[in-house]
Amino acid sequence: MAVSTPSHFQLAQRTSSHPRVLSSSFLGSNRAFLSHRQTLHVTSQRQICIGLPHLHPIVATVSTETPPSPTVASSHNKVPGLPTILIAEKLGEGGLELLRKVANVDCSYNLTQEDLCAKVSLCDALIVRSGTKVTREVFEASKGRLKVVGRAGVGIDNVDLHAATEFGCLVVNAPTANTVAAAEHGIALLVAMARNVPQASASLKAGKWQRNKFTGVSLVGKTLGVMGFGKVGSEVARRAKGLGMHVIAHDPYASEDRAHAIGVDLVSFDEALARSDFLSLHMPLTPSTDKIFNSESFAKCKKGVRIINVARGGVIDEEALLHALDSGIVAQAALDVFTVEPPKEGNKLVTHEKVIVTPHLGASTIEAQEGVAIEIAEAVAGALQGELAATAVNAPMVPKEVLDELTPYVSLAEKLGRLAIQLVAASGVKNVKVSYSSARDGDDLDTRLLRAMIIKGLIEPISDAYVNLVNADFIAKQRGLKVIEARELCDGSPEVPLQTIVIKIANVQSRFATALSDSGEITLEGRVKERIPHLCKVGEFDVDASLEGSVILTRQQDQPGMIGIVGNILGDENINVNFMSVGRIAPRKEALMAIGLDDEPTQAALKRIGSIPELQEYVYLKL
Ligand SMILES: NC(=O)c1ccc[n+]([C@@H]2O[C@H](COP(=O)([O-])OP(=O)(O)OC[C@H]3O[C@@H](n4cnc5c(N)ncnc54)[C@H](O)[C@@H]3O)[C@@H](O)[C@H]2O)c1
Ligand SMILES: O=C(O)[C@H](O)COP(=O)(O)O
Repeated sequence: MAVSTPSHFQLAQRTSSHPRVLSSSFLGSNRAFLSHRQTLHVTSQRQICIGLPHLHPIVATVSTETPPSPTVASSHNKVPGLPTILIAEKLGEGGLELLRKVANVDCSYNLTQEDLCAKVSLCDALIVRSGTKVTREVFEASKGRLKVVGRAGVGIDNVDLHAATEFGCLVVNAPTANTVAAAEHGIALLVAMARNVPQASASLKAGKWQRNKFTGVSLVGKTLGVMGFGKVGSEVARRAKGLGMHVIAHDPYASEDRAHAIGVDLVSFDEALARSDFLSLHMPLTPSTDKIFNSESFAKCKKGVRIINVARGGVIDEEALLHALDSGIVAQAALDVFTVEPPKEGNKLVTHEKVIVTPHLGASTIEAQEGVAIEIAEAVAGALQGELAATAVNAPMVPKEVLDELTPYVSLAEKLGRLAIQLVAASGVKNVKVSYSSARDGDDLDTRLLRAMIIKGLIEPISDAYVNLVNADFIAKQRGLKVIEARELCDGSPEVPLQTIVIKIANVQSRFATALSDSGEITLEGRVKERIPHLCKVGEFDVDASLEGSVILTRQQDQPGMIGIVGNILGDENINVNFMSVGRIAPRKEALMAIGLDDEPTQAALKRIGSIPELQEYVYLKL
């Protein structure tokens, strides 16, 4: 989708005087190009693609016009030729100062959705926190002018990412600057809840002296379960250890080494619930964590557990929490985040006597807000000038010719990564082996984009991180994930960049045993056929299934009628099937069936499929 771009895209190699012409192999020879703060001077009109290949790449025409010299832009007198940035939520002064040097800055807070849509059509960039919903309507109202949305924080669930990419808008966030603030707020809520501080303070301020009413509980020697051992969770763990607490954590994807380094044991979800006196929630809101704390999980908790949530409201089923509080399963709760923010008037959790609440303050310290403001201002200013931001969440930058050729393989790489990580049943993923078979020799095939997309597929379904070409290796390293690549020269036409991609994950349990190869590794192989990604091997079974929707894999004895039985169940539930493929060792022997779905299967459908007597196992994998 070609879009108009700001009057210039200045790309100047700051470390060398002579400009460098982008070449088709620049991906391979320009690792530095993709690092943050690096730029490259383009000496000719070239098309650079900014966009996820499988999501309407944004084509920016690079011009060689000399960009206007930056001058100070004040909010009341617009400087012609400079981009306009709308700041829709309070941003730290340090960030505002930086932006005013390169753009016209319009700070307009508490806008209605209607006012936002009216203003955004006059803006080149928009900066928000979590309180502004940047919906598809906002992008439609921008009519293609909006080039960058900056999220001054971590969570980006308030921005419609797909709409952003469709409308050619880059989205960047500030993933680290408020981590410590959030951890400190988690600890603050932990202690305030344990000692009934808010209630006691309100009572005394009301003129009462009720020393017996607010007896609390100690923290020392108690067990804290950290649910989600990422940036914030691990910082909370560190601080809780300092309070003399015994800390365990649940995070199927975190590395044991990283946890042990701070004296934390990684345990299963159920074990964390059973053993914890306090539970502190720090996992992102993803399809697999949505309402993960529900009546079933509260029933597994140690009676009288106390819960802190500074992650996302959606990870808790709020009705179930209310019942758990009233029944005494949960003794107290401390909530900074809610499913709907702000919570509706009379929200029963907000008014509950056993619950203390704050209005999403986890990141609200002077220092954190200065940090995210500067981080996001740099990313937005850089992006408006054509630089790559390491915190871009929806777009790497690659030359058009490279992208055109690799597009279907990039989509295959990400989908194989997404399928593989969903097959992991427990324990941290440390090493992932990737092999590319190609008829081209090494120099003629740049696999960096493929590697980044595999990492994207492995990490995004299980975290808040947004992986792109720039930050993929950084994020993988940060999470203790090692991706080892190998190339196999094979027969075939060098016209075709790749024959197959194989992903192997060793030393993990699989949710689908059939995906384990004879070597005991989760093994998936894919190829591209007529520019469509296909799954062609699962474990030791050959299949041929186009990866155009989500997938159900089943294992059964090869026999007539199986396809029909599963197909009928899906049909009964009005779930559209886009392919079915059966791989088998031999007729009437072991068989694996791969079923592609256009629609997400209902729990009822999955339960009915799981109850088919002939089925030995099955798994649903969301793409
Ligand atoms: N209240 C606030 O103001 C505030 C401030 C900062 C962050 N946050 C939120 O806190 C959350 C964590 O932030 P972060 O920066 O630590 O993110 P992160 O990506 O660094 O860490 C998230 C961790 O959760 C783990 N995880 C994913 N699925 C899981 C599951 N099913 N069970 C257990 N663990 C799982 C991931 O492996 C990862 O290690 C995010 O939702 C973020 O938006 C809130
Ligand atoms: O995801 C985040 O960064 C936090 O929830 C903070 O959100 P805020 O910027 O609205 O405080």
